[in-house]
Amino acid sequence: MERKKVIVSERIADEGIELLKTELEVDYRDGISREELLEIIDQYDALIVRSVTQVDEELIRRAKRLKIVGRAGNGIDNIDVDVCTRYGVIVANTPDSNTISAAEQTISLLLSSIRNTAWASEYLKGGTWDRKPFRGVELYGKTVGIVGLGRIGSMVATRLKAFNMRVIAYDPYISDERFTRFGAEKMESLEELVKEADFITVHTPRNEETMHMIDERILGLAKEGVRVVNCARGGIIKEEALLKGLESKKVLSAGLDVFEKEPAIDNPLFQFKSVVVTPHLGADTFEAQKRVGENIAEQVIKALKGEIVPNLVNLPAMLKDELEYLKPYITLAEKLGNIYYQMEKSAVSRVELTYSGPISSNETEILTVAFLKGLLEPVMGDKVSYVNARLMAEDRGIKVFDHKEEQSPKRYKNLITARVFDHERELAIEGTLSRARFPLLVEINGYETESNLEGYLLVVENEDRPRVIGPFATALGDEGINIAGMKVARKTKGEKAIMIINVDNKVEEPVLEKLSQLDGIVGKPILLQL
Ligand SMILES: NC(=O)c1ccc[n+]([C@@H]2O[C@H](COP(=O)([O-])OP(=O)(O)OC[C@H]3O[C@@H](n4cnc5c(N)ncnc54)[C@H](O)[C@@H]3O)[C@@H](O)[C@H]2O)c1
Ligand SMILES: O=C(O)[C@H](O)COP(=O)(O)O
Repeated sequence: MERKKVIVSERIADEGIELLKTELEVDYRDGISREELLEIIDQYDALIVRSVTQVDEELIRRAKRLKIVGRAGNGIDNIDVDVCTRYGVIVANTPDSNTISAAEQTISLLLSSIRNTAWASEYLKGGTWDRKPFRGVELYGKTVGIVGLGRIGSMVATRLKAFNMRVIAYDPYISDERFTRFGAEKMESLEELVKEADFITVHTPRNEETMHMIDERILGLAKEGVRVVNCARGGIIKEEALLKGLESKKVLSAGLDVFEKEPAIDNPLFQFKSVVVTPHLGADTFEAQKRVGENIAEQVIKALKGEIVPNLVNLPAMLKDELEYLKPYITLAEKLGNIYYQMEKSAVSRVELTYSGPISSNETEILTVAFLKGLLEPVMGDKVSYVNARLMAEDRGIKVFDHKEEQSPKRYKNLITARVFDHERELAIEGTLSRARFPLLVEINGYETESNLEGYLLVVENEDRPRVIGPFATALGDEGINIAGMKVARKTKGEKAIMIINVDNKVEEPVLEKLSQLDGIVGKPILLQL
């Protein structure tokens, strides 16, 4: 079989490239121009980028085969995630792989800027031994204000506690417990934080809300001689405001790894000796890049095999353990979804999903999108993916409702119940996992069963009387079709009944037609492929 193709448009660790090569054809084009990438992107199933490649609508529109954009790193502000979602392209990143390096770089920038390390080094290498201009300040006993107490902000907090600093933080989106856990005093506003902080370090994502959040007004409220660090994203501290602050000596030093415009060359902030700059090196350690490269390679390989990957940006975030637990239920939901259009040929107007039992305490949105993906696949093929299944359902006018129940209403511990409506009728199906954790159909339109949702499944309606089931099974055998499993069910004795038969091979149309003529068989048997 032809191998799937990935293009890597920026430098990632060799370990990542080697891992990719075990399963994929890899085109490693570090620094490829935008024009060339636009030209050839339609040949690839996956694209791996860092923070430079702009993944926008123009690129995605041309990327006809693209299934996944892998961000070898954390920030995704160079990727238009909404566009990717609309086109069904998965976006995955590696948010935990470079956080330690970014936190350490923050501390490094803080220390080197307040101790004039870079400036003194330059001076001494220039041939002058002089100690007077470089007197710095200590961290000990001072107050650091952390804006954004997420992954990196919290690591910075715990590390600075070891310097005997008072740590205060502003992050309106996290619980009080998180402040306590990381030994940070909670500030109710950014204004409150800057008034108290001797040093300010920012660790938020860059978005509309945070761009220029530290501007002239906020710096105006800060202590005289405040010192700042930005190892998150350029522009969170407005560069123009910082420039003015440095000129007026309101701000005494800055450590900057990121800039409003990158690559940053001739940035006016470079003129200040008290400003230490690095060219976006926060994630650039051997350890972080190895982790990032291997992690993104693993995710891309998985995604191209149709598996769910842990750090999907355009799906709800899940913990690794939660994802592992939910995986077989994701398969179950997808297979249940897959049944409708194989049985009915009329458009769906509404889907109602119920998750009961302990699964309901998890992030069940992934189960809903898996069901919708399975539902739409027979009609939309591989245009539908986990990331756009909800959008596609909406586009087709399907109303989706899902809800959770703590207790399963049946003897099965966990249950997924689906009701799919067209304008007149409904298909009701229910599934769970077998002991071996394989998908099991346990009810269909009120008929109870226990049938493996795997391979070929024949659904046959019949009259509930003797000499119907036996001849049907014999007829299947006469056609060379082996029965792997069979369940019969009825609601009321003597009325209509149902056979659900797992068969080892495909039953062709003429055979289905022939089977429908057998005595006691109602309508044409339906073959499901799952
Ligand atoms: N310099 C580098 O090389 C480098 C490396 C890794 C990450 N980063 C950047 O570091 C930043 C932080 O990354 P992370 O992994 O810690 O992210 P994260 O998502 O774990 O944490 C961000 C925190 O910011 C908070 N936040 C969001 N908006 C806020 C606001 N308006 N005010 C205050 N807090 C707000 C969130 O609640 C969250 O707790 C990101 O911008 C990321 O791109 C840079
Ligand atoms: O967001 C990130 O992961 C960092 O900013 C690193 O970006 P990079 O991969 O371009 O070094």
